[in-house]
Amino acid sequence: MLHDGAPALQASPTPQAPALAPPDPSAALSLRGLWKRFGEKIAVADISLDVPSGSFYGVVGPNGAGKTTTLSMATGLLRPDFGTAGVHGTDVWSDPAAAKRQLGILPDGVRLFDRLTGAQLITYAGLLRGMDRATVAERTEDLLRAMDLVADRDTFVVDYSAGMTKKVALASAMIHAPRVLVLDEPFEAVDPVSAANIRDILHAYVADGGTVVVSSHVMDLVQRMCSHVAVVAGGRVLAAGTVDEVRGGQSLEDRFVDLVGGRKEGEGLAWLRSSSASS
Ligand SMILES: Nc1ncnc2c1ncn2[C@@H]1O[C@H](COP(=O)(O)OP(=O)(O)OP(=O)(O)O)[C@@H](O)[C@H]1O
Repeated sequence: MLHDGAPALQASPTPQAPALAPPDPSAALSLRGLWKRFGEKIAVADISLDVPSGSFYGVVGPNGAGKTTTLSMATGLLRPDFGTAGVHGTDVWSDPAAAKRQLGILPDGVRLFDRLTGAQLITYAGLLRGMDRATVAERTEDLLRAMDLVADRDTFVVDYSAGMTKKVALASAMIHAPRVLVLDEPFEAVDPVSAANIRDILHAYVADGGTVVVSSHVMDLVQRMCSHVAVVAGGRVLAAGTVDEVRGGQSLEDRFVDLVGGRKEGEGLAWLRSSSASS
């Protein structure tokens, strides 16, 4: 589907391109033929993916692979040049309100209302979702406890550390009990104990029928935590499936390096070594 106002792409889908399978309404997320260009840079080039309902889905790829751009288009934060995104059968771009009701999103690098305290921010997220005050108050307390933020509930978010900010943003994404959580780098800067607590929360959520999509650079974590994975590089999907299918007997990290390439064997910063030897 061509969206209104989409600029013409130089490397656009050709008339010979094979017809895309229709979106899968049974999937938690169903992406078809997503493209996004920023100026001359094609950030996402024809990404199609189905995230099965009830899966814990990792999206991995090198820096600049197009992960954030893809997840932003999948969740209604960024309009694709081409392509469609569906959440449990609801098109994100033709019915954004219905799609977003089902989504909890932890975006990467989007500013929060950080002049609120942690407790206020989570409360605000719940009220914005149209929830009643009593439920919001109850869930805010539960989330502050789960994220180990009780002692800092009345601290302004602007004064939170990077990890605390990540946790309060995650709590805000969960308060309306969405069917699908899309989390961009949820463990970045989070301490190991908090990360383990968050993993437990996410596993319990999946066990109860929710779907989690996480982007991450930490292959070991994705291999241990996720049921499915997509490897993205250069704006394309290089491999996708269950973690065992994708890694094919190797560690996910080794498979990732095989797929993506880019190891710089024997190359080094010779001037850096000579500098330390001479000092
Ligand atoms: N708003 C923007 N304007 C211009 N270029 C952009 C913009 N957003 C992303 N890009 C470019 O698109 C490409 C994909 O970026 P994206 O942030 O999606 O990658 P990523 O896989 O999430 O990377 P990382 O792992 O480093 O966070 C990069 O080359 C990036 O420079």
